Amino acid sequence: MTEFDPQPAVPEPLPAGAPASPGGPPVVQAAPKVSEVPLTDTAVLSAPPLVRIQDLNLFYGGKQALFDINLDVREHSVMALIGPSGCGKSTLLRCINRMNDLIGNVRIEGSVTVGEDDVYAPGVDVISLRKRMGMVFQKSNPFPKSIYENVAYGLRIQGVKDRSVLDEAVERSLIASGLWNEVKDRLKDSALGLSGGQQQRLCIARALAVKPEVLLMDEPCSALDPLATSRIEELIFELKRNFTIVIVTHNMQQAARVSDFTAFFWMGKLIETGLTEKVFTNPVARMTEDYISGRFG
Ligand SMILES: Nc1ncnc2c1ncn2[C@@H]1O[C@H](COP(=O)(O)OP(=O)(O)OP(=O)(O)O)[C@@H](O)[C@H]1O
Repeated sequence: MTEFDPQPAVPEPLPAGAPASPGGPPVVQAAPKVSEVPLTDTAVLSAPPLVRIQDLNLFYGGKQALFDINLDVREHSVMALIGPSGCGKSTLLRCINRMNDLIGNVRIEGSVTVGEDDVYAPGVDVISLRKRMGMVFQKSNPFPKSIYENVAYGLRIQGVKDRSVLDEAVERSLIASGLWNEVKDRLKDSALGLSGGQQQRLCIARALAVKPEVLLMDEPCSALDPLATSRIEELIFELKRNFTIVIVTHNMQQAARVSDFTAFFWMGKLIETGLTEKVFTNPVARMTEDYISGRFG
């Protein structure tokens, strides 16, 4: 559990002229993007949904944690899940790759599809399913192995032995995670010797090595300093060219900087979803406005 952090990862002034909201302080305006290239281009707006969540209810034992969630994540877009602590963001993220299966006493109703495939269809091969979805956690979790072996790990457990295939995957993934130049001369060194930010990028490289379609990120920057955070944010921007990303974040500025779409949750319910710029500058629900402007959370 992490407290709501309204501060930007790298402090920066909000743009002037944030629109006044009726009867309250101005709504926080979407922060400047990490790149000058327009973040949400028309291709993303017209892309088909890759992940489709329909009428989803989730129960931990007798306690319902998610209520009638309907949410589409478009191909090659970044979807930010925001909302106060305990509203169900991580639970929803874990529904996409069935990680909630690892928690006893969880019951799920409704459907999640990735592409054409029903994630909860009877007889589905969960291991194959999870290969299609990389996951990055709040705290980086490199294995106590070399940098090379960390990245090659997923391929090795798939049975890949060909050294040239492994070498290519390690290099490709480290380039994609922005780490190659920093580690290419010490691939045999322990991953535990990397800085926190480097370890998190290594974990991203490890997730990318098996070529997932979807990258699920659960507060990937919450343990990082502002510089390491901004590198990951830049990386997210690059990665969405090839992957579809769902990110849980408590950091409103981060959601505004990296995502195309935002979904705001409150007590297990999806209150509002839409283009990030719209959700941040002109939300439909009063509750969304109150949350993103820091009035509660
Ligand atoms: N393993 C579990 N067993 C029982 N209840 C759980 C479990 N995991 C989460 N919950 C409950 O489900 C609700 C949603 O929790 P979840 O961790 O998904 O929220 P969150 O929005 O990700 O919170 P945070 O931002 O603090 O990480 C909370 O009430 C939480 O206590």
